[in-house]
Amino acid sequence: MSRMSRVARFLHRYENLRIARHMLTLSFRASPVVASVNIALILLLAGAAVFTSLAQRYLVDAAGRHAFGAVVVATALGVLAHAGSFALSHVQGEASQDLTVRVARELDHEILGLTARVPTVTHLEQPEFLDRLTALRRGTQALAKSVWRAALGAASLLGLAMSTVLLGGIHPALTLLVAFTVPTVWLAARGRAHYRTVLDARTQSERLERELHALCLRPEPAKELRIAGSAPMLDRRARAQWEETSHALVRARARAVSYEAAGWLVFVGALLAGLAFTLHLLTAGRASLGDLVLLLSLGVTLSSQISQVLFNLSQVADAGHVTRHYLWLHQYAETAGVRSGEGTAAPDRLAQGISLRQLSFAYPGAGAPVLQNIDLDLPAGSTLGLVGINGAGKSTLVKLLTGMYQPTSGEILVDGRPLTRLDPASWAGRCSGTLQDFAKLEFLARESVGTGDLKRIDDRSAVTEAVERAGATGLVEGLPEGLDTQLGTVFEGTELSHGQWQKIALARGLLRDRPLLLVLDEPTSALDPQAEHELFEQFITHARAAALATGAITILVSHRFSTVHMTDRIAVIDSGRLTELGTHAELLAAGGTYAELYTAQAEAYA
Ligand SMILES: Nc1ncnc2c1ncn2[C@@H]1O[C@H](COP(=O)(O)OP(=O)(O)OP(=O)(O)O)[C@@H](O)[C@H]1O
Repeated sequence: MSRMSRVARFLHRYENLRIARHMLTLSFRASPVVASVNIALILLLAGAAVFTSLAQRYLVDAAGRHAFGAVVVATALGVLAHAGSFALSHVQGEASQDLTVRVARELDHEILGLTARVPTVTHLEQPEFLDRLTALRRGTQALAKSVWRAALGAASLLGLAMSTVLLGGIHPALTLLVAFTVPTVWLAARGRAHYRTVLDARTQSERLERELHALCLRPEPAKELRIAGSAPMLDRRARAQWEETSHALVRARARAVSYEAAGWLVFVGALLAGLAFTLHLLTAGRASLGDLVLLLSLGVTLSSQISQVLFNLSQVADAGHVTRHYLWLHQYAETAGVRSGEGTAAPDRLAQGISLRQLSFAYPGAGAPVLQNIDLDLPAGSTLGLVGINGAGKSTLVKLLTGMYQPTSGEILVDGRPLTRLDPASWAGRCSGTLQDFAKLEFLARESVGTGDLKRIDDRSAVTEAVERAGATGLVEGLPEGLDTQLGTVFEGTELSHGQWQKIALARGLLRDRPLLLVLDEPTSALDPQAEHELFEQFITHARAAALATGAITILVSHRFSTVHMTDRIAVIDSGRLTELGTHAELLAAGGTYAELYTAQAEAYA
């Protein structure tokens, strides 16, 4: 093994210890009483099994000596130890489970927090990130219980050590029996490691299967699939994925079991040899009948202790495997650019504006750039219309400006300062508006709007104002309980039409009071023409008010040219390049793409 990989393994082991300490801290934070009781029970259980074996030996020896009183005492102690360990292990199991559930919930929060801390959304579209996240969330229980499994494993090892001392008491050679537990443990660990590798390799397939089933179950895609009659095909695909995964896992499990069985064969062989040896000692008068019973009892105890060690170690190793993903996520969140709470705060108001310098962008994993060498100045307080055919790159540009992605090359300057140096949370907190693929948040209507600016979620008058700006007053008044109506059918609420949902999303996007950047990406795509026209006038009024208050810039993406011409300037994006820029009149006069598209649309409407 190279020096480097030895160092890496050492560090990883050290990290495992750090995580074990973290799990212990979380357990004590969850419940100091249950955690302390759990530790005490584990220590008690460690000695109980060996105590039972000892009581059996005294019982047989006392019977041999016809000492009735000793027989009664040994029997009572044996029964007490056995019953005690049975009851205590039950209580210990419950305590451990209770802590596991609580710590796993804490871990889930931690994982979501780490995921949200990454400033862009790039990771949410990366298969490697999603695979690791799936494996991690699948393994939070294993991680949560790892520290208790390690303690139980250590207790079983302590029990093994005590058994060794007792075996040595019969004859020193019998202590060798314990050495035969090593191949058993080693072979079982190898089998389990193989199983884990196969499980990890199937993570993407597991995600695909889940997604295919979700498509058939979520109301929106399900309707489309039903009309197209394609649900059975998706189900077949999901089933094929599942079968492939389950075959791979069954094969891996079979291999793991055969390894473990081979290990047990070695141990059983050694135990039989030990029994033959003790019989020989008995016939030679060098061992008592009690010794033979003790060996038989220790044989059973040893095999149960090995099972315990194997089970606990395999659980710890499973958790160790999950730890790799946990550390990877930590590392990812640490190194993914400036994090929330760091960097310079966004300015209170824009003085100069936003500038794009030689901005290019390619989605991670996609070869061709979506945006290329864009130079554009957006003066403070201005409005810009963004037009172009489908797939030209308009929404991508909006996402770059709001900080959801970082440019591949070139930069975005906010009042001359690179956007990458601003605190992402602070910048996000000053961007508002609505995206093309808006979310349908099935909360109370006021909450669904209020999530647009969490600090004002309980401010009814601010929410009502935003609803008015989005032209949704009539909609909200028509709801059974107005702003307090539960939206969506999933939680027994009122379902809205697609256009009504878009109005709620718009209200959410218009709630923030002092934005620096207002983006409206196809904000009225689902609305009727009359609502659309009224809304655009509202938008322009809102944009002017924001421009006065903070020098805010408004960007409006739309395929409807009749609305875009209300903006100060219009930019045409064609195959990721900025090809035209000017006022509506200038672009019409220039007779380029804009003029062509505008005329074609106007003629179509006429
Ligand atoms: N998350 C993504 N990952 C990879 N490629 C993407 C992603 N989103 C968009 N693209 C690609 O980027 C290109 C530009 O997409 P974008 O959504 O910016 O276009 P658009 O001009 O807004 O189109 P439309 O008018 O249809 O909304 C498209 O070719 C699309 O395939």
